[in-house]
Amino acid sequence: MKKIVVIGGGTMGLDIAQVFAKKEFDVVVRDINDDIIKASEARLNKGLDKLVAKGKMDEAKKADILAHMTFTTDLNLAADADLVVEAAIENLDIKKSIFAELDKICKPETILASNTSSISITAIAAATQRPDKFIGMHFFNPATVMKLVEVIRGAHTSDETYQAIHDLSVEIGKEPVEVNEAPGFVVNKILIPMINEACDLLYTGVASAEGIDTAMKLGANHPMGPLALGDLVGLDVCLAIMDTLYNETHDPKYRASLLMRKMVRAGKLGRKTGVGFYDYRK
Ligand SMILES: NC(=O)c1ccc[n+]([C@@H]2O[C@H](COP(=O)([O-])OP(=O)(O)OC[C@H]3O[C@@H](n4cnc5c(N)ncnc54)[C@H](O)[C@@H]3O)[C@@H](O)[C@H]2O)c1
Repeated sequence: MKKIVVIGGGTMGLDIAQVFAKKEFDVVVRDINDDIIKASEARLNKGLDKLVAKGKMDEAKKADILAHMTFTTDLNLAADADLVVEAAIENLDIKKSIFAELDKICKPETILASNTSSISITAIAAATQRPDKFIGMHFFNPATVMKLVEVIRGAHTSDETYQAIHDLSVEIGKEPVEVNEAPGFVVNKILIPMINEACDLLYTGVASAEGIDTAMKLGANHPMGPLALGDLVGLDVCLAIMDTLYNETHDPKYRASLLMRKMVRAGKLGRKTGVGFYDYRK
């Protein structure tokens, strides 16, 4: 594999792109309009400058990463890609329309992967004529740091496709775990309902946000409290995952917290909007 296209230059897409560029793959980041793509490129520059200032990266490596990355709004740059990793918003219809287009644009051997947090790989793959070359490649936030990649087989994913993404994950320094398709896969089936419970504790006044997070850090030895983690993941992403868990199972234990839904409606999505359970604007 040489050329990788990442769809979406948001929280996950930009970091995933950076992981590949660091390993000298040619990476294209594609988002929907000029303002978003420019903001994404600016965030990359700022992030790399910070690493250089802290002595964690030298100027030569920064220049090398930038030289391996292209920012665009043009999906046609995916025509000769070996792999496309989609990290657009967590919505089945949007993901299906992106992949239906990619299926027409990309060469027949291109592997199509989604970084979805919870949506059925088989359902997204159905938008393409190549479900055997379709797979889940699920990175964790921040993708530049977190070691895990869940490699998710859809109903039609071939062994060759699975092996290629497994091997690629190892090549970029990650630890792949093989997962069979199920709502939320492994990590989010456990993690997001925990964040949802924390929202309910806050909503019902059992403890303050700081109290809930401190309790879980000191009482369960978690490095970060569940509400701070919700802010990091993005509450819109958490809500979309809860809704997928509920809609796929109809089990009431997956009902999204009313507070989580209210915060998403209010645009309080966490770090990416500056406000969530905590205020990041200062
Ligand atoms: N945030 C997390 O912690 C996390 C972790 C793992 C996986 N994910 C998954 O990764 C995906 C992206 O999540 P995120 O947190 O980066 O969201 P985000 O909102 O930060 O970024 C999404 C980006 O996709 C862009 N986009 C929307 N439609 C597009 C299209 N048609 N073509 C190209 N770009 C498009 C948006 O403009 C935005 O820049 C979701 O499926 C999410 O569930 C998120």
